[in-house]
Amino acid sequence: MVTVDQVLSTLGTVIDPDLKKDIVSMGMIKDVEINGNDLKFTLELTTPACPFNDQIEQDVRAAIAKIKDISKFDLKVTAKVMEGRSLSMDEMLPTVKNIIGVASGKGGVGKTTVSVNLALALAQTGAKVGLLDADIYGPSVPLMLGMGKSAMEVDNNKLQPAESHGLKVVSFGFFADQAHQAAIYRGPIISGILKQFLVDTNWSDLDYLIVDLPPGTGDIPLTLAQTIPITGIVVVTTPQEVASNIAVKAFGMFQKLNIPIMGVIENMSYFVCPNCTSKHYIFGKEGAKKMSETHNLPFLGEIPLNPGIMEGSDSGKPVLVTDPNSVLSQAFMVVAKNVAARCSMLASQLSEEMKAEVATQK
Ligand SMILES: Nc1ncnc2c1ncn2[C@@H]1O[C@H](COP(=O)(O)OP(=O)(O)OP(=O)(O)O)[C@@H](O)[C@H]1O
Repeated sequence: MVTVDQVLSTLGTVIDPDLKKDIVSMGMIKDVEINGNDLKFTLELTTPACPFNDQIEQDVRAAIAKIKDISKFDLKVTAKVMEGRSLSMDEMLPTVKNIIGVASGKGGVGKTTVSVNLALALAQTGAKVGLLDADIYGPSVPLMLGMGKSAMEVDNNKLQPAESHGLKVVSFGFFADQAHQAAIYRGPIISGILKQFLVDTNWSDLDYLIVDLPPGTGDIPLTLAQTIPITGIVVVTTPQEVASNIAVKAFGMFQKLNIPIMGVIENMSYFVCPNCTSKHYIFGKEGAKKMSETHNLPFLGEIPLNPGIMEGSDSGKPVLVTDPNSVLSQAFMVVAKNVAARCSMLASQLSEEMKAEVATQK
């Protein structure tokens, strides 16, 4: 006769490769039912976008196969995104589980292109995703998603985010004149406007809110990054930027402010020649990866330099929408899964810290 204890202690040997904890103590095993020799339970993963989801499922099946006497095994696999919440986020955005800031050392490295396609890739895994375009200097998210200026409405004194390809979108660009003026304001005023965008928007339940921050390491991106209760930042860079050490300046800035860095994405890494189909690393190979290792930061992946990405962005039809199964889209998907995995890790750390903080307040 199989027992629940036996099942749980066997499953306790399965370790989440990212979180380095066993899946039972993480609460990932739910609704265990044993009927004679028939076993049934649910495996609740920490995000639908984790790159290790298949591996965890295989490890679970392999562990269960070791228990003799089980004649029928029925496994349901679901995913519930972990909350990467700080206490301040509880007050500001109670329905948003994780906020991911996208930053860059300078403009034009493809930060917005990456933000848009990252958001779309996460949404394609089944997660609920919002996109906040906080790039006051050049709010280009509406353009990249092919949205008009009047896409947002106000209902009950709350902004209703515009919807595009399953994303909830809010952009400074929807208020073009204000955005134009905003570019001449100083940090505290912009920070006030951004806070209003965050708090006065009816985001509804979101697993991930991606925030496209202004580029650079100046006063405005810094103030904005501190205004938002961010779970973590991803830094977008290019091989040329790596060579000039600008990305390093960006990490240093966030680290000084104690804003967790989820990792580095290298954009325009290589070019795939249409004739020979091999990868050409025009500006040098794996520069951002090596730089990440030097600074002890996770490397989240590389995106090729490709005219299709540019045309998609510039014509309002991102590649993740027009050709989701293409090699280009897959490159964004790999990055999105790595971001989701890092986010689960930070969420797990934050939840420990919050528990400790609440305990000391008692
Ligand atoms: N991987 C890529 N391959 C080809 N073109 C790209 C790629 N990534 C971005 N681009 C193009 O480079 C230009 C700049 O990209 P984008 O607007 O995303 O940069 P950005 O870092 O957000 O700039 P800024 O912060 O100054 O607004 C755009 O024309 C975009 O289509």
